[in-house]
Amino acid sequence: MTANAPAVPAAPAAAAVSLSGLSAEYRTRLGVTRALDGIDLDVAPGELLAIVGESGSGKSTVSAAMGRMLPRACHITSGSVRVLGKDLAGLGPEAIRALRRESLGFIPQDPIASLDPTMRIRRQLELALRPLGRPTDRASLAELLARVKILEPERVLKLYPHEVSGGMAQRIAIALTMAREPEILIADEPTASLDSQVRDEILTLIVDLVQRSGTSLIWISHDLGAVRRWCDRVVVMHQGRIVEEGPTARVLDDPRAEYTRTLVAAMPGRADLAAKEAER
Ligand SMILES: Nc1ncnc2c1ncn2[C@@H]1O[C@H](COP(=O)(O)OP(=O)(O)OP(=O)(O)O)[C@@H](O)[C@H]1O
Ligand code: NI
Repeated sequence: MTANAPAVPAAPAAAAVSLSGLSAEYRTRLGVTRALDGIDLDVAPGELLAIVGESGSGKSTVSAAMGRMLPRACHITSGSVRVLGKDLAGLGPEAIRALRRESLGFIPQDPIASLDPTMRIRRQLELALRPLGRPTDRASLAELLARVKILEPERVLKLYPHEVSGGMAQRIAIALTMAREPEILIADEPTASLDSQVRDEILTLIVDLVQRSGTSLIWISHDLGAVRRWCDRVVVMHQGRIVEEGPTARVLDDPRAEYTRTLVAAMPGRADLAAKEAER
């Protein structure tokens, strides 16, 4: 401590999500797979955080643990998960459901599958908004769709999920999620099922919405170019561990871990190419 440091340091802002020493494994008939191995991670309120790493490194497991949405086969073996200061291990099923409903948003990988195929979009929006005490008249629903940049909201309200494109379905799923005003949004490869042209529009939309509402975004991505463009901080995972984390530009331009170097060199949407593009 230096001489002029304050006697009582300012308390750090409470983390939106805080993982401490989190380890988890999958137990199946085929054996035991260690998926997370001592993960320490704090996500600040309003932060845009990317989690990157090769397939099987544990990214989805980490993000699912944040909402205790782990598959049945997955067991937390040690460590803790805190969401908005609450230790999930101390919450019963009803309290977990309430926390998910009130504070956490998930953006699906496959948006069309996340909608009910038997119901028109309008009906699904009504059913989602009514318990929140939100207006569900046609004009309000159209306005909700307009906010996610759907151009003909009145027309779209009348459609069934199979009649909308993947990009449109993702906009609808985002509208449904953001209508609950979550403090924390978790997006596990939200554009994996979409065409590259639509991908950019959807990511721009997500970032715009979270920035406006001060929501923390935890975004799992394989696209380092997109990560560079939008995220404050990157976490690099490898074999269930965080091998490197830091401000996006620092990690991608000056990677310290050998593994990050390999990743930056090999991944599609190479960060160095994206940087050149940004200069043009
Ligand atoms: N349902 C499951 N049953 C058994 N093992 C699983 C299951 N889901 C994941 N695993 C294993 O846990 C480890 C971490 O998987 P996880 O899905 O978290 O990785 P990921 O980084 O999200 O990969 P990807 O980029 O392919 O989505 C891997 O070894 C994986 O094989
Ligand atoms: Ni995954």
